[in-house]
Amino acid sequence: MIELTSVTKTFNQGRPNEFTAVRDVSLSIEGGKVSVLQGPSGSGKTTLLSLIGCMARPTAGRIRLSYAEQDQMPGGSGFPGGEVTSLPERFLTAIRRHTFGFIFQHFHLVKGVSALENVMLPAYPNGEPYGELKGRAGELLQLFGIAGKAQEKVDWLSGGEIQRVAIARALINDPAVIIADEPTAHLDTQLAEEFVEILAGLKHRGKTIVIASHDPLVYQAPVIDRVVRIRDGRVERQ
Ligand SMILES: Nc1ncnc2c1ncn2[C@@H]1O[C@H](COP(=O)(O)OP(=O)(O)OP(=O)(O)O)[C@@H](O)[C@H]1O
Repeated sequence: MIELTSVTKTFNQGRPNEFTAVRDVSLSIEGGKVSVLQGPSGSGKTTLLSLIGCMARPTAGRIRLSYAEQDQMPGGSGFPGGEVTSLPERFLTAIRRHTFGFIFQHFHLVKGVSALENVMLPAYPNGEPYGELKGRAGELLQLFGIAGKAQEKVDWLSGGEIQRVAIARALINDPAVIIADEPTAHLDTQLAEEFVEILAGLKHRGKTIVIASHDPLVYQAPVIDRVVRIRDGRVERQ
């Protein structure tokens, strides 16, 4: 469903500090599967994830998205599938919002705001009636067993609760693809194992999942369909 062809990403092009973080990567991410990008620190995993998730544009190469039938025009982005590389920013923003749910390394929840509001945030631009959105956000918190914390400010939540709020937030727009960057880096073993269980549940619901991780608890888990090894910005082994 996501196809990268000879994708390169160079930062600070033409300047003395020019740096190519991703080099000539061709990769197909299959729908409904869990793929892990594994590699040492600085190998280009986060950069590659940001390209896959349409958060950054490649310097060279092409990225194509195609949707399974049930994900056609997901959530109303209006994009029927095709090459995204040179689409104007406003289209990319819509595709990003409706196709991808992001789980960041430090989870990036908004402090001073309740768990429920944090989950609702990525859906505000869709203009859905507040009551309906609140209901959906509440259901997601319930799914992850933290409905009781819905009104708590995230500042006071435990690590595991924060993790679950972040996962619920990634799911609020019912994206076809979940992208997670080192999701277990700040979790103890038990929470990391719980994260892997949640992954299995998401895969069961038909989500496509792409994770950057160098945590063996993640990349060696039975739920993982494919490990893509990255080194020096290139695909070393699949
Ligand atoms: N915006 C940027 N400008 C310049 N260089 C960058 C930028 N973003 C990333 N880089 C460089 O690209 C390389 C790859 O970074 P990236 O974050 O993709 O690696 P990573 O494999 O995810 O690392 P980690 O596991 O430590 O998160 C690094 O050397 C980094 O310094």
